[in-house]
Amino acid sequence: MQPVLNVEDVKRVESGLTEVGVSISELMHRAGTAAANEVMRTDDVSSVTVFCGLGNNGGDGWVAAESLRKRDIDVTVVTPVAPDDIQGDLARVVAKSAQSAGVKMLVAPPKGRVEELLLSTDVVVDAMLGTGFHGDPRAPFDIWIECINASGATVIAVDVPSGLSAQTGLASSRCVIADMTVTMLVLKPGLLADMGRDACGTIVVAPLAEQTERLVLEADPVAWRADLEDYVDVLAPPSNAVDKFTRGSVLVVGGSLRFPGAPLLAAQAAARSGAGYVTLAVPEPVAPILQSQMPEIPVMGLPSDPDGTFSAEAADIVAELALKRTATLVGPGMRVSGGTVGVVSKLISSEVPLVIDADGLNCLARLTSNKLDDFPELLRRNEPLILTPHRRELGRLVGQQEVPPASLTAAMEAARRIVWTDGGSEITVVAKGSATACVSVDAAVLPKPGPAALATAGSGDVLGGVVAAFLARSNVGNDDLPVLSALACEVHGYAGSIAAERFGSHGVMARDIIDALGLAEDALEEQIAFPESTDMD
Ligand SMILES: NC(=O)C1=CN([C@@H]2O[C@H](COP(=O)(O)OP(=O)(O)OC[C@H]3O[C@@H](n4cnc5c(N)ncnc54)[C@H](OP(=O)(O)O)[C@@H]3O)[C@@H](O)[C@H]2O)[C@@H](O)CC1
Ligand SMILES: [K+]
Repeated sequence: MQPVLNVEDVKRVESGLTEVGVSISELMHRAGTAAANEVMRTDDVSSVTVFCGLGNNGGDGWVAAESLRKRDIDVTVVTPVAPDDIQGDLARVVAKSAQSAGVKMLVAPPKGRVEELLLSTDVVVDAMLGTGFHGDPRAPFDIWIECINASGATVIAVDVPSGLSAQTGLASSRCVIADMTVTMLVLKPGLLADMGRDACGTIVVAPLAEQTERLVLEADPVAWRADLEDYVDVLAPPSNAVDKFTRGSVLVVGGSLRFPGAPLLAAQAAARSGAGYVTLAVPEPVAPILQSQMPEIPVMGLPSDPDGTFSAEAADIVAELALKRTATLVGPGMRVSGGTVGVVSKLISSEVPLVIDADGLNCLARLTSNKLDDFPELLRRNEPLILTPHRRELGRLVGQQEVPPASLTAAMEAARRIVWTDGGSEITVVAKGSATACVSVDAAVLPKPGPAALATAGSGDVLGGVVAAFLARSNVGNDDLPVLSALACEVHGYAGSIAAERFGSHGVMARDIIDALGLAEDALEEQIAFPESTDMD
């Protein structure tokens, strides 16, 4: 797994390195050289334009320019001020060194001159704004960003694309869209989520020093990005000695007359994700509608209120059914009512492996007056509990219903409040978003994010079914629940990619993701087993 550090903790690594004798100046030289090395790996590069800012990110750019000049690349630096006028000592020194080495430069050029230069540029190096960026890019950087994005050049960003917050992943209206980001020392959360996903392109981490790895671990990573090999331990062992029950049995509880389809999608997804036996429990009037759709899956009609949601009598029956299954998913399409809150409350107090999604989470929010983190007794259990909220649902659970978490780090923080309520390792929160984090008391695991095609109605119900099936099939310990959940997310994401290839990136419906789940799991398992022979990017 690759560690991810908050930006403020990157500074701790930086000062740790200076304590072991690697100065900031040395780091800047290594950073600029690392960026230049990536430029040299680009096909057919002969002319490079380096856009430099006035802080240390700009310093990295000047070093890169000098390094490229020494390798006979036609390189020009675009800078707001001449080297002598740069305020920061470090950046001024390296800028003057590059100038002495014969690097060409344009000082505060008009927009037309920048556009003209870019016409003959193969690669742009973006070294305007790094981790010291705040607010919206001011002139001239706002104009340069516009020119860079409009050019056809390959763009390599130094540390972070200018205009993107490396911490939050939120971008201002002007933000460099890079083909590659060479980030220094360690991954930062903003590179992996929200706008970061579009702005960074391929991310290359430049460790810069051999002590970096140790110092990063000591700085307490906020999350870990999963690699394929991390999933080996949670894969169900291959065996032919199975029957439909040993392959795991899933109970899906949900649905209402208003939303009959959601539990259907979840149940189908569970069946396509290898659960040997899937049962659906829905309010009575919904049962005949669903049974006619799905001969493979038994549908049970449970006591219903006149509005077509579970009534109070349903709770005990659901709990009894759940005791006989290896995992239960509650929530899809269920609505929030006295009856459905009762169902969730009963299930959460039963010792059954449980996944709560969608309206199941909203019931939990209702049950706890939006303060799940104030109810340790509710979350005190032995059997696994996986919550799969998107950011609005997560906000409702922790009193942030008005302003839900707006970034990956904010979502992880909210999820941590929930898992630390009881402090047991049996609870995992799968905080869904453009990047998803699977958070337990031990770790936050970031699966590889799926394609935009996943953002379609019913996709969350499908993920709920996949997670429930994986939980039902697995025999991993509670400590491995975040990795198991992350694998479920990757299978879901990969299925989304297969579906996008089949139906077009704008044409994917939830049912298409379901149909691709089995193939996605096979393909991922193959890649996990033979990582060298396959390329996941
Ligand atoms: N960590 C490490 O170990 C290593 C870090 N290294 C590098 O250092 C970088 C961080 O350097 P840094 O702290 O000097 O900040 P940086 O990103 O250059 O920005 C500061 C400048 O930008 C300006 N500025 C800010 N906002 C602005 C806006 N909206 N619009 C316009 N201007 C704006 C700000 O001006 P101010 O607002 O303060 O007036 C100031 O002039 C890091 O990303 C990495 O590349 C490597 O060298 C070696 C290893
Ligand atoms: K940059």
